[in-house]
Parts: sequence; C-alpha cells; structure tokens
Amino acid sequence: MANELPTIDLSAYFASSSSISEARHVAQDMYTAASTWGFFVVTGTTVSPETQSSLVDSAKAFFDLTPEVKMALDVRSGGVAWRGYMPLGGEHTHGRTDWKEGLYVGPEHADDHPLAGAPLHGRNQFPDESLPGMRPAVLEYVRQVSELGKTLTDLFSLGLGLEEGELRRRLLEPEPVVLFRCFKYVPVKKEVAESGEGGDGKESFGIGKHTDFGYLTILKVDSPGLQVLSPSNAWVDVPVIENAFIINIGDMFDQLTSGRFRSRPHRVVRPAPDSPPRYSFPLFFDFAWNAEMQRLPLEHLAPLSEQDQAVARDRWAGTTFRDVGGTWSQYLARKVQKVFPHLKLPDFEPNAAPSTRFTRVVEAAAT
Ligand SMILES: O=C(O)CCC(=O)C(=O)O
Ligand SMILES: [Fe+2]
Repeated sequence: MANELPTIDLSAYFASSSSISEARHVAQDMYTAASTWGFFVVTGTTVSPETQSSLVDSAKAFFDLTPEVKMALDVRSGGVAWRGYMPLGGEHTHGRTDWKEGLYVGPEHADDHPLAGAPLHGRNQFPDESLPGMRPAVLEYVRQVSELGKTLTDLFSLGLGLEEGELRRRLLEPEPVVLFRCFKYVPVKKEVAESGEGGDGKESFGIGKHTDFGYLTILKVDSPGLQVLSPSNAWVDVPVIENAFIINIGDMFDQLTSGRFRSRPHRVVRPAPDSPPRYSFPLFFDFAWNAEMQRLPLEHLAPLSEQDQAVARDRWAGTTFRDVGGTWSQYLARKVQKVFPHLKLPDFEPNAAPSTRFTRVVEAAAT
C-alpha cells in the first residue's frame, strides 16, 4: 500500500448527485480508506471557500485579542455548554501539556431547545464587541461542515451496504452532537526544541498521540503538523490541500462497524522555532445525544479475517470503552466527568475512565 493518505474528490459526486454510479464509486473509496487508514482527505466539497477563509480570518483575529478579552470568555464561565476560550495548558494528552490555545464552539441552542441545559448544549461565547463578524462566520462554517458530515454519513451507509439513509436515521436523528474547536499552536522555543519540554529530553507536542472518541472528525488545517499512523505503523505527514478536509473515524464508529472501520492514532507536531503559529479547526461530528449505541447489522458483508479481528480487539483494548450499549450521551457524560465534577452521571457505566485531556474544571450546578 502506498504510504500516502487516500484523497477522495467529491466534486463529480456533488455535480451529479442523482447519479448512483458516482455515489457508489465514492462510497467504495471511502470504505477502503476507512477500513485501512481510518483517515482520508476530501476535496471538492460544498463548503464554500469564502466561508472557510472567513473562519480562518476570524480565528486569527480572535487569538490576537488581548489575554483579558479572551479570558472574559473562559470556557469555565460557559457552564455545562462547555463553550468558550480554552487557554494554553487547559488540555493534556497522557499527562503532558498540549501546546495550543483554543475556542470551543457548538451550534447555537436557544433556551427552549429540547436539550438546553444538557452538557455540551447551549449558547456560545464570542467576542461580539471586539469582533462582531466572528459569530456569524463561525456558525455558518459549522452549519456547512455539519451538512458535509450528513452527506458523508449517507455515503458510509451506501459503502457498508445498508439501506439508503440508514446510518443517518440510526445515529444522527434528530440532530448530531457537534463540537467544534479553533486551535492555535504556538511554535516551540529554541531552548525547548533542544532539551524537550521541562528539560527531560522528551519531545513536546501540539497534541500528543491519541485517537478520537466518537463518530467522525472533519478537520481543516492551515499548515503541516498533523501526523497519522499509517496502516504499516509509520508516522506519515498529512498534506495541506487548500479547501480540503481531513476526515477520520472515531473510537465508537470503529466499535459500531465491529472493527471494519479503524480509529487510528494521530498527533500534532509543534511549529518549529521562529515559524508562524499553526491554526487548525477540528469539528467533532458526533452521534445524536440519545442515539442507541448498537453494533451495525453488517452480516451481509464478508466477515473480518481472524487477523483483522485480533487487530480490532487490540485497538479496542486501548480505549476506555467497556461495552457497546446505552445511549451516546452516557459515553459523553462519563468522558467529560472530570470537567464537570458536579454533573449527575447516568446509572450505566459505559467507559472505564473519564478523559484526562481536559484539565479546566467547570464548576457548574448539576442539571
Ligand atoms: O490540529 C490538528 O491537526 C488535529 C487535532 C486533533 O487531532 C484533535 O483535536 O483531536
Ligand atoms: Fe484528534
């Protein structure tokens, strides 16, 4: 297999969306990519270049605001909606600082939304006075990329030989949980590049090696730095292609496909000393809050080989999931338990441990 991430051009599919043969072709390429790399690049999407550049411009302007203005939007003051500014040092991977600052965003939920008050739902915190254009630019980007997520979901249905729209009905209705982040990665200082973070000789990362948790990540990047573990377990640089998106499979989708699709490790290398900062925009396109987590009925597909089954079991053993069952909200609530020490947890215990990635505690009242 070539040591290059698969790239899938969606332009012909979007130009002839009634053509089933074009859809089958794309669906097949996505199946192959998801079941080998667990990662692929899509080009030719319907997310407009203007929307993408407005997002990037707003995010750069946001991170250039003074620390006081950004801290006024601290994720801590956003309550259980868990939206707002995440300063440098607020996220870790395996106990080591991730060298980035971020803005956490989601689709705007009005107070009468059925899930208002539930974790990860609610209102955003934007710097409306300093940057009035940011709110509409970011929300429009989130809307368009979420539409892309729905289209990719339909193509996964087709590739997996399920009924038309089945994955969307099972996993995304009434609406997906969407967690969007703008990240700015700061360059390494010269002394640190030589000695490692804390002088212990260990490399410091923008984000350390990890897999993503849920369904699908739809990522936009402005510069290199992301590396993924190839099918032959070599670190491969993800190319930067204008207006393209990097798509990867999360741990739970790996489980739901019984290991046919792979959630694969990746990491972010810090910008070199004296180089410009790096900006990236992951949108975690997740299952609906109350979607039932059940393995998909895929008996019509050829069974996985003994070896692939063993590889899948190994991947799963590296995650916190104990079982597949219950609703998606139960996994999410457990994951963010460290962030919300006051949150009432469900009775069902789906993952063995909460995430240690987020170190910024939100002291919000239980709901
Ligand atoms: O910034 C990137 O390129 C990747 C971000 C990522 O892997 C994550 O947030 O989970
Ligand atoms: Fe990731």
